[in-house]
Amino acid sequence: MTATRVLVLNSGSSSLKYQLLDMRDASRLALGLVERIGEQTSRLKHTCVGIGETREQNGPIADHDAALKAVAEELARDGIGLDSPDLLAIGHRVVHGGMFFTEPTVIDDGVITEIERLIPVAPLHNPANLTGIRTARALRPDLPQVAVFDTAFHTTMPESSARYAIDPRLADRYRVRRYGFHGTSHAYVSRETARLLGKDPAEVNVIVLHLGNGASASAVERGRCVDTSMGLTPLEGLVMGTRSGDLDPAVIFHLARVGGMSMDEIDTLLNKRSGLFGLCGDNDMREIRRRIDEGDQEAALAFDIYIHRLKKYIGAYYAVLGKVDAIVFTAGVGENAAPVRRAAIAGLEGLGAAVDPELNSVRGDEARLISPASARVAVAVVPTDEELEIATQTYALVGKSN
Ligand SMILES: Nc1ncnc2c1ncn2[C@@H]1O[C@H](COP(=O)(O)OP(=O)(O)O)[C@@H](O)[C@H]1O
Ligand SMILES: CC(=O)OP(=O)(O)O
Ligand SMILES: [Mg+2]
Repeated sequence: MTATRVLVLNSGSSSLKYQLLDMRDASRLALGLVERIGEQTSRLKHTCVGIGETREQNGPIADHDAALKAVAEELARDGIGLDSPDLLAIGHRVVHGGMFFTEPTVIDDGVITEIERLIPVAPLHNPANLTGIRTARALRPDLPQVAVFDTAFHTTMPESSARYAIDPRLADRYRVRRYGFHGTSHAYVSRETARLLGKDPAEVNVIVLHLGNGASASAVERGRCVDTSMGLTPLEGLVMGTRSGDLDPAVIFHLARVGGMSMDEIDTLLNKRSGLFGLCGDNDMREIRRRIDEGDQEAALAFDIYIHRLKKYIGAYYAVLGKVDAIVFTAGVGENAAPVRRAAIAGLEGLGAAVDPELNSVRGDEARLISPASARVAVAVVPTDEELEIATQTYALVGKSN
């Protein structure tokens, strides 16, 4: 019998999302999420689709190694464990692939060394991705493990958007350039948006707004990324859950020279204690909306700053693309927070985009238009599925030879 199952691991800084898929029809056999890894209040939520059962485990899960072992136990309980002969490969989300990795790649020791080398430019993500890879390899050393890189989709960016305005020799020596992240999501969502519009991806220009805990925007021209808001690291660009996004680089010199802060302290401040959290003490958009509804001014200002930045990127990408067919919202905030979508598009009627309040208030898992039929530029909600995209790319790479 030919093995056709792919297990996908999407390790975030403090979470592990996973799906087990049968690639004959891309159906999900199981899926789940381990949250708050490293805290006392970790939670594992596992669903076995076949049995139609969801189980939850609460209690401390120390690290990504323990998280993956707990997931492996849950899968084994459902009779679809990692020891199954039906398992063909394990696909891993790897956030930073640098200049070197532009395609999905079968992982060997050399690939691991390269992902390790990139830790300084993805300190919140690559270490977690590596732990997932190492644990999965230890559990099934015989299986192909495939890395799918967040940076890969953005390698089509022209030099005019990928380069910073610094000495190119210095930039090349230290590999300083704009790489961009969430590429697997931007690729999947821009393609699904074309499908929603009934067009070929090569016919449409799309602005994708991936708004999760980390957030990024991209300008996709005829299926190819031409600009994105994240840069050398996932810190640049939009206001995020805990990251500041864009700021004048001189803020860093000022905090060091005048504020007496060390580089590590500033790094932690900008990556982990800024963004929505830094502005109002909450990084979850649900909580921020609840506080705004109660009249909280601090939360309202945080929301306004978040929206203002988002609008600036939408405007910038209109100019970059020249012609825009669709603006699309995705990821946790983009898919669920109607007030964010309404506020980000408000006032863009002159640019052809508008949101229909009734369509915007519809909740659901389906890709859908939220603009009135008369709008020149479609506005859409398209749920992302990084795991499906990683499974598809993994299967395309190793399924052929099986
Ligand atoms: N119903 C909702 N309304 C508003 N925001 C939501 C809702 N559900 C989730 N979110 C937001 O989505 C974020 C998580 O998004 P997600 O794409 O899963 O992020 P990540 O992959 O970075 O963990 C949460 O922090 C929260 O702000
Ligand atoms: C690259 C990045 O920011 O990823 P995430 O949103 O999963 O933190
Ligand atoms: Mg994410």
